[in-house]
Amino acid sequence: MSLTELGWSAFFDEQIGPDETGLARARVATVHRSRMTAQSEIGLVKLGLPVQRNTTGFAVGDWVLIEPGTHMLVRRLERQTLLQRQTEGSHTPQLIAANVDTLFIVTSCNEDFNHARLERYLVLANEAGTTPVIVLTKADQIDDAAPFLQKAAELQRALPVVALNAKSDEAMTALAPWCGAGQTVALVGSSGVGKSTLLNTLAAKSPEAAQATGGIRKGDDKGRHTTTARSLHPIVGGGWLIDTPGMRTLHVGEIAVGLDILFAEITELAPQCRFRDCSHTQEPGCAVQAAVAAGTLDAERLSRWRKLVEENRDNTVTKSGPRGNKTPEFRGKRR
Ligand SMILES: Nc1nc2c(ncn2[C@@H]2O[C@H](COP(=O)(O)OP(=O)(O)OP(=O)(O)O)[C@@H](O)[C@H]2O)c(=O)[nH]1
Ligand SMILES: [Zn+2]
Repeated sequence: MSLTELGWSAFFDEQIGPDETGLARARVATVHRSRMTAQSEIGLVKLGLPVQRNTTGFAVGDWVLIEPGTHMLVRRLERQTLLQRQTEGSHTPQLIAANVDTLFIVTSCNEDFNHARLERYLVLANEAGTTPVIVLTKADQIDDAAPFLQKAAELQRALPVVALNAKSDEAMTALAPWCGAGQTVALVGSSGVGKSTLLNTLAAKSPEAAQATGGIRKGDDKGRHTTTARSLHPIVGGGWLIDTPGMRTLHVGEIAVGLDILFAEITELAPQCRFRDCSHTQEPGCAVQAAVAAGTLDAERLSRWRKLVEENRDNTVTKSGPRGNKTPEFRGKRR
């Protein structure tokens, strides 16, 4: 397998020092507490870790330099993108996957579809620099997927949206634009939406190698959380797929650009508000409230925006020094 097929690009090439040209390059495929495997030109290898070194700080999808003979880890290369999430009560974010080009945000054409949850996944993708795609599974179980496609497309500008049957080979064709050689995609979504099913279809797993898929319990549409480990799987016809099990709650924190990209239609109105620091609640001359009144902006979308912005503020440690050092802008100064 060539490095290009594995996702290697000029971005990584530029990081190789003159004394490092003799080292081999490999892409992390699995990460456990004290061991890692990686895909390389000679196939899957077990990485050697220097003594007293654990795997903290490594993510599936990372590129590493290794000793050619022993596969001993030398160093990790800078990432092009990094999917990470805030976990409650911890200041160190959990690494989900690195160097992911596209995030497939999976939901179903049923009551799993939830604006607020999908918006959280979009913030995650936007912040990482990964292109989000909404994948609506179980399209075969309804007469018309159009209303779901419509709702999904409204979540963010220029957002690609695909409806499919995850069990059928058509899923492969529908997702082909993001699954070319050397492309990396990751899968997220709540339990039971069909992530494992999609993985089995895209990676054409034989029944023995297939990831267990949990039948939906009758009565509700919750799956059974059948998936456990995270890893890099080859997609038929090219590309790599990373499944990300166990991501039930997504807290928003330390977000710089992800919210503004998601809520561009709100962010863009803000400069037209009378007050520079308008909270878009009840200030006079608020362009955002005016848009709600005019029917061009959904009030519920605005309230979800507010909730995420506040959550992000609460979960963000100001890095530019103690709060008191910053002169807060006087409310209503500009007029
Ligand atoms: N008809 C139909 N069934 C689907 C589709 N996608 C998934 N299913 C079924 O839905 C159930 C749940 O799918 P899984 O692939 O296990 O879901 P998951 O997202 O991996 O769930 P966890 O492993 O719990 O995170 C299984 O019985 C699948 O066969 C689809 O597009 N159409
Ligand atoms: Zn305003």
